[in-house]
Amino acid sequence: MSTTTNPPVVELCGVHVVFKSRAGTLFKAKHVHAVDDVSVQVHRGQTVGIVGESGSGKSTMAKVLVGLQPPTRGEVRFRGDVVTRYTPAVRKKVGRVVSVVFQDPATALNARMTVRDALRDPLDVHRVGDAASREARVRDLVHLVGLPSSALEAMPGQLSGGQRQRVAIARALALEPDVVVADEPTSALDVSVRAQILNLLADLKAELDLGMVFISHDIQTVRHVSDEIVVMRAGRVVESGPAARVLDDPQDSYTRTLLAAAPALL
Ligand SMILES: Nc1ncnc2c1ncn2[C@@H]1O[C@H](COP(=O)(O)OP(=O)(O)OP(=O)(O)O)[C@@H](O)[C@H]1O
Repeated sequence: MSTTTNPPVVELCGVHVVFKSRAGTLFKAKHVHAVDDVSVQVHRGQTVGIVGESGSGKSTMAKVLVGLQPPTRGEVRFRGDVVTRYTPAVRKKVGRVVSVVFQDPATALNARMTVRDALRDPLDVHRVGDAASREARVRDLVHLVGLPSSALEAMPGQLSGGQRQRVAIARALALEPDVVVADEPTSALDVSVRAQILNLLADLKAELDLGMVFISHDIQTVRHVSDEIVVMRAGRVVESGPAARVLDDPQDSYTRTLLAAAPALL
């Protein structure tokens, strides 16, 4: 098992992301400071929970963590190397190290691809092994996420939301990343399957010694899976630290408000 003495797989150092405001609203500021001076480290074998209300910058931070969004200011390091150019080649390289699971598997998966093709696609793009080893890897992946081999022939539309999210998770694991960033991975699912997907992510993290970033607007969801918690508000980190400390002894009034407002446990 890795420890936090190893260098981080991905690290944000004083990252800012500023967008031009989206057109359409009167009296709005010209710019949105979506991420405002955020520093965070993600190691193998560790889950960082990022929690905050809608618009607090969580998804923008997720995009920075997976190399999809260049920072306006600050540094992003993957395995210690600072990323200075966000070219397609760099993104492809980063994609092998850090992968992402989005909120809605219905839009994350191509509706016209079978599960087999969806899982084989990243292996083809990255030219991993030969045809036989790719097929073997695809079979391993589908079992790893608790689906039967028969699911390989299915189209996404024939699966339940929970099964589709399992496929999206399997696809995220195809290239054996060091870190998986899960952006609200249970929010689009029926309440009845949310706990199953949370447990699956926790099991995979332990089995594969993955680093995980778990993003949610719901602090009660984050508490179940996180070793460290980062609380965000309006692009800023208001509080961070070991999950037990942040939850049992919150130092910031905003964290206390989130805890007080949180719905019942899953
Ligand atoms: N591409 C963009 N262009 C302009 N503004 C953007 C863009 N992406 C995000 N924003 C703005 O940046 C802020 C942070 O958005 P972000 O989606 O990161 O927050 P979030 O915490 O993930 O919220 P949600 O849970 O609603 O997705 C918001 O004010 C949003 O409107």
